[in-house]
Amino acid sequence: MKTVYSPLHAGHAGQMELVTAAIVPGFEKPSRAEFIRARVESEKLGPIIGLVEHDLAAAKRIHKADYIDFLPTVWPQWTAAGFEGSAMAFTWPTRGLRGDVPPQRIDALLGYYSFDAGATFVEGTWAAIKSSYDVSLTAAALVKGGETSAFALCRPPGHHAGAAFMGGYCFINNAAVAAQWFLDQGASRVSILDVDYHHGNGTQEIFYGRGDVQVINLHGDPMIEYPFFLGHADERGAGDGEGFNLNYPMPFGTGWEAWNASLEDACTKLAAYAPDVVVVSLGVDTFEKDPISQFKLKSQDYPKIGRRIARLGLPTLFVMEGGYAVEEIGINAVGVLTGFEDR
Ligand SMILES: NCCCNCCCCCS
Ligand SMILES: [Zn+2]
Repeated sequence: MKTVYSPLHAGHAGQMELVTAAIVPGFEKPSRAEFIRARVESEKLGPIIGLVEHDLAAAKRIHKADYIDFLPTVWPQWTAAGFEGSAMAFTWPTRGLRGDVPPQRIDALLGYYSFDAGATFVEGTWAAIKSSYDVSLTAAALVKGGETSAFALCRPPGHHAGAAFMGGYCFINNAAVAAQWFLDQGASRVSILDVDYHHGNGTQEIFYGRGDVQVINLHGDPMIEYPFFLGHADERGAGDGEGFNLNYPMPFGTGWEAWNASLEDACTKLAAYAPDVVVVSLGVDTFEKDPISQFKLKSQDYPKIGRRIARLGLPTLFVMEGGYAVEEIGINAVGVLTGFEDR
């Protein structure tokens, strides 16, 4: 399996994030991608290739243009305003407030275009976002070109980014961009299987009204886990999308047996949808030692996930999402990929 990777991710470093009652160094750090890349090499998964640059047209197929055009302006506006530290929102236009954009205040604009304080910028963040987007499209082209599978080693991740909002370390929804690109290249149906611990609220929001992209999420129950405000089992899609959004919320402490039962049902529903291609939002924060998550999967479980997905017998694009146990992220993420290849 080929991996697409860019060193440009490393410019997104040192950003702070707001967690419950504290501002802390971001968990979404450069070493995550480096541990994964090292494991791709040590496991001899296959060639590691660089990105092909794209314009932002494919991003604007699923994100609002004004949102995408805002992203590269954040750091220049933040510094021009004389602000220090990470560019971070602290005020959001919630219920009962106006939804129009305050053009002069970068701190207000950040709130307008985000759902939490978890997508923060430093000087190199935009270059990293753009490289992650290019990595996803470059890997998608490998699958379109006939590869059974490919691995988009994306950083920053994307599944919490919606049509016009960032959050949860996510800015451009790399998996959603790839899914739309496959459709624009002639696919009729695409399934996105999101195995990250956190519900891919952004991906769901983007495709909720559509029947040409099936969105399946296995995740921590939003009644008790971030991102809280989307991801319940009764969210099944709307309009043309009715029945094409499937959520499998699970409780704290979920281990392999229960998690795999959800995966099995999800794969049955995916096979019934009969997509032309599968995009896997590959988060491995389901791991028992993940610092911000509450599932109990073990490293030996990840190859089983890959093997099950391979049994679908469909072209598959793996897009890296979350996973914050940095020492083991490579073992677990690449474990899915070697399992997919049944090695
Ligand atoms: N205390 C939980 C804070 C969650 N902060 C954002 C997590 C984003 C995960 C992306 S996969
Ligand atoms: Zn996650």
